[in-house]
Amino acid sequence: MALLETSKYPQGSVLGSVNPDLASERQTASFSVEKLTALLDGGTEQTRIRRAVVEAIESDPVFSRENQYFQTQNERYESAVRKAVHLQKKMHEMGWTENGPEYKALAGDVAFLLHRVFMRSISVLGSDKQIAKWIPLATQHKLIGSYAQTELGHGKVAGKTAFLYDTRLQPKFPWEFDSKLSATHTVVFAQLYVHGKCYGIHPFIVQIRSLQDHSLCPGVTAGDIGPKMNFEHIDNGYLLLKNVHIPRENMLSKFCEVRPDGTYVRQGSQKINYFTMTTVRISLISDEVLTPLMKACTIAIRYSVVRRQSKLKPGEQEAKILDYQTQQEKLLPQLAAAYAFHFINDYLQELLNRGYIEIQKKNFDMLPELHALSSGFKAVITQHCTAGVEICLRACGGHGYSLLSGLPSLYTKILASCIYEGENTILLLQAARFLIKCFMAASAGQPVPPSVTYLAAVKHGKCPAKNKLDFLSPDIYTEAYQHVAVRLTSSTAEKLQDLIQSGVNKHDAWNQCTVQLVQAAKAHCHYIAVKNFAETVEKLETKAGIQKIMKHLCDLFALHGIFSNTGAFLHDGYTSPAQMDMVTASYLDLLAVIRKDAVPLVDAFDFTDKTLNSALGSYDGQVYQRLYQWAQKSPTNQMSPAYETYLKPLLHNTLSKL
Ligand SMILES: CCCCCCCCCCCCCCCC(=O)SCCNC(=O)CCNC(=O)[C@H](O)C(C)(C)COP(=O)(O)OP(=O)(O)OC[C@H]1O[C@@H](n2cnc3c(N)ncnc32)[C@H](O)[C@@H]1OP(=O)(O)O
Ligand SMILES: Cc1cc2nc3c(=O)[nH]c(=O)nc-3n(C[C@H](O)[C@H](O)[C@H](O)COP(=O)(O)OP(=O)(O)OC[C@H]3O[C@@H](n4cnc5c(N)ncnc54)[C@H](O)[C@@H]3O)c2cc1C
Repeated sequence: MALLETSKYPQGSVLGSVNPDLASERQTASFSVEKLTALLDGGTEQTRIRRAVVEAIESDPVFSRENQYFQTQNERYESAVRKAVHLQKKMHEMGWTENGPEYKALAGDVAFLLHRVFMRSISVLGSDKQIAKWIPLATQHKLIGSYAQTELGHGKVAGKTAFLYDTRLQPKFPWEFDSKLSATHTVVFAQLYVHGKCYGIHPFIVQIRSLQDHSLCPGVTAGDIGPKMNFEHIDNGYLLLKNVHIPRENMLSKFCEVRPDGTYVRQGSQKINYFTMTTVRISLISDEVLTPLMKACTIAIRYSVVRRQSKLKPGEQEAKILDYQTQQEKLLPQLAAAYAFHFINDYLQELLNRGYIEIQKKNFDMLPELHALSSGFKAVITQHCTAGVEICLRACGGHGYSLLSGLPSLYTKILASCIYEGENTILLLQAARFLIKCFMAASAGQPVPPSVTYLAAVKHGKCPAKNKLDFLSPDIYTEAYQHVAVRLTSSTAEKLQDLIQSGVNKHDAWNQCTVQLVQAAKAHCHYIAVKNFAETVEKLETKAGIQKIMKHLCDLFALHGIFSNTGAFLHDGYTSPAQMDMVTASYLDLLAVIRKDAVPLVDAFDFTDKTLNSALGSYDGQVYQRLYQWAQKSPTNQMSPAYETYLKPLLHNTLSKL
């Protein structure tokens, strides 16, 4: 680590002024940062509200993140609970609502994360009566909810847990947030049995602790699952239920119900019971996945214009590391991906809103498409963003590895998003299952949902690009992506059919195709993300230079995907090796163009220094003295008992021999 460099900047001498290396980057912005921020927020009024919330939260000492990096697991948990309880008070005072921007401002800091998923389950799967009973209690925190779905030996959906109508409940051992100490209630996903007949998975509200003294209810065993990679502030717990009785009314029954005489009634699709997962998979993208990538890009890009290493040309001063093409190639595609996924998130939210309106009217037609897109994109975005945060961390060298950079905790936290709410491979296979069905239907001339109509249009042409500039045409690259998605889906569907026709059992045949199915699902999502980005750019205003810079980012996102997956594009000759050289040339040209706006592009994310909580990423770029000052706070600077016990005897022993 190069902390000694702080000697160049006497402690505290320049904090408050902006590092000139960073200041100069802002003077040449080709667009209005403020207007881009408003675009990302969804309007100037939203920006104003978000900033007011951030200001109210950050000026309140209870929400301080100072010393966070030096806290123990118990201190983090206690602080997260304190913040969550205080937030409720503050929300009441300020008139903030559950779905407002305050959770974004506090991302990663408050307890009771799963309380929100508990509430979401009741809102989407509960009857009006259940909503009227439980939601006010939950909103006022008269109970604390959690979400119990995963089983110890089973990560899919409730394999062994069962509720037997009017009889007994079997044990469960899930991973669960907020349950060691906090949760009083949980939504359990379990098989429903009525008079010996299994009706599949259903959600049930189960009280696990007394509301009087917080002791565990009869038949309930719960505890903390032990240390984890991150989420120290959340008490993920295990839960065992044995012979637990719950009232019949506790089965969430907007769509399915057991009547007092044991008659089971269902409206529409049984799969609606999975709907909480669909909504949460989309809801978590913004705060849990995109925000960490945007923060990581902000930290790494600001640092990369402050950090100087080696000389680009002999005789010149040391270069900013962002001036190295390899550094640009690490960071700028991550920045482009952050924007691409921001826009696809808008698309998914809009799809979810539309789908939910229909579902409330008991029209379930959009459910399969919603499931496929939410699953596929949850997997693709979490995977991409996790890799992106790691790239940002490594791009900051040794200082990136310090917790004080903010990057390691962003990484260990975002990594969990590849696993929770459905492990990514499982989700990609769910998306692929939908793709194969739709491909078959489209091939038979049947109608398919809008996002997959392109599967019917199998074209066997060639990429028409003649020179590198042609690859800056959205039509050219979107079509290339579409071609790859269709090819991977159609060839895998053919392989599947061939295997089945040759006598292979259909489950074995499916397993023998899963690697290619995963590729097809990824290609499908990548195609939609590129198409959506290009369409969004098309609709942007040309003013304030925003459309131009967004177009560059869209081109970069698309060409980076081709550049990094050349095999998929070359495979059947749709794109030629000469055209791949054109892609490479355009891609590298774009890096140099976007580099000029890299700092304004991350400034537009509009994170405050307190939100970033990074010694490397602050707005003023005073990296070294902040690192030095923050390091002083480390409790490890106190003399350790290890000195008296081990080092002193060792050193004294050495001394006597000198
Ligand atoms: C709330 C607001 C704030 C939000 C922001 C809060 C912050 C939040 C922060 C992070 C918080 C982390 C919180 C972690 C919380 C957990 O991790 S909770 C545990 C989550 N667990 C999972 O997601 C499990 C993942 N696994 C699965 O979903 C199931 O294994 C699978 C993949 C659906 C398979 O189940 P299965 O019944 O064996 O499925 P399978 O036979 O493959 O499919 C059955 C049919 O159901 C359909 N299907 C499956 N799933 C669905 C679905 N969801 N919809 C529709 N149809 C479906 C299939 O398409 C298939 O249809 P057909 O092709 O037969 O027509
Ligand atoms: C931070 C965190 C918080 C969580 N919070 C909660 C919570 O609040 N409530 C809750 O209920 N759960 C929670 N979970 C659990 C989480 O939902 C599960 O871990 C997740 O769904 C994956 O299931 P699993 O762990 O059983 O993995 P497994 O399903 O055992 O997966 C292990 C490996 O096997 C592979 N695999 C499994 N099945 C297949 C298949 N059919 N085909 C191909 N490959 C397969 C997977 O791809 C993976 O590589 C949490 C997890 C984490 C990390």
